[in-house]
Amino acid sequence: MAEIVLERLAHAYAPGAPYALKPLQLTWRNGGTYALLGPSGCGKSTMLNIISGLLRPSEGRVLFDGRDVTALDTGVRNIAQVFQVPVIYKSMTVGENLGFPLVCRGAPAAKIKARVEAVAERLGLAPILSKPANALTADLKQLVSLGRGLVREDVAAILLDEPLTVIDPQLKFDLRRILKEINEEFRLTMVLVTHDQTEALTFAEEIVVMNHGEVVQMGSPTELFERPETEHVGWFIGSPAMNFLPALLEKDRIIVPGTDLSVAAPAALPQGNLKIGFRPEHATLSPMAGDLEGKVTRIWFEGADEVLGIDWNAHRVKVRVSGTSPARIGEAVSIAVPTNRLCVFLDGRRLHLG
Ligand SMILES: Nc1ncnc2c1ncn2[C@@H]1O[C@H](COP(=O)(O)OP(=O)(O)OP(=O)(O)O)[C@@H](O)[C@H]1O
Repeated sequence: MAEIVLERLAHAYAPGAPYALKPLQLTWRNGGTYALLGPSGCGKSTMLNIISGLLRPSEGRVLFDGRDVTALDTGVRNIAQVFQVPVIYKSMTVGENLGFPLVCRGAPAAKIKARVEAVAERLGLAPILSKPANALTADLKQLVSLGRGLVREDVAAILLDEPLTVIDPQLKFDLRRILKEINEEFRLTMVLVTHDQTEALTFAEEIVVMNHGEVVQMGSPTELFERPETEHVGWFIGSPAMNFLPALLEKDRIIVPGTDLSVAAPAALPQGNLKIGFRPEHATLSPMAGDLEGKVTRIWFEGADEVLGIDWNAHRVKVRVSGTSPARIGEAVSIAVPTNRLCVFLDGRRLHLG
């Protein structure tokens, strides 16, 4: 396993073309689980392919345990990559598919057999080792693809490029659990590419949130939830998304006009588009006059919680209530948000207030 450093890395697909991956600096710890999360086209696969060696970056270096591998081919980087569409060798059995990377490296037959059996046992493939791989369902084929990545003990990292897309929901849940257990057992460095926040939050210790070719924040699920660095992260992480309301500077406070939501302004605040944001989980219905008054226009469920959609001044404010709230559609309600739960954003970036 390896620590992976992306040093002053950037990529444009042609000279003079815009960056598909804007300049970045990242370190991935040996044995850590990471997710690359972002909307379609934000540069996730570009970054993954640069790590695996399928793509040479136009700028910067890739280091594995301090060794510069930027110019090395995939084969010598010892990377296992699992793609969205399962890759299997159609004419081989499940067992032969699993053992193939070891056969290619000339491993002794007894070692191949032992390793294939161990990995098959781990993934629940043991009963079908002698079946033709081509006859399997898409789910099982993807398990075989994953197993081929695990069979080598010397891999530097396992890169998973949306591997769960073809998997049905129940198996997806099982597979995420299996991946976690494998990481705990073997301490493999694992990077999962996904555009699904639930997948990222349940799999990874640290999530790299990307947008428009840029790494906008890297952090634990809690950090991303509690301290989003940009409006994009506040909006992309959490369900429902963070609330954002237009704000302005009045004397020494940043306020949302027409409400009691306000935060002390820092000295010398630059000009720009100000917003106050808060999580639906951090707002409560207030029996007294609260910070903001509006009308309930929608109610829906997120798991066991109820979410109230409250219309205020042409904005929809969401409040997440544990269990069932007494509020009804059409009712006027008042909500309160603790000041320490308010985040201020200036031109899309969070201000770090004292
Ligand atoms: N081979 C290529 N040649 C030119 N541009 C490319 C190439 N591959 C990707 N791009 C562009 O680079 C940008 C990033 O693409 P990339 O595939 O890395 O995004 P992604 O986040 O993985 O998207 P998705 O989730 O849809 O796979 C996009 O604008 C895409 O059109």
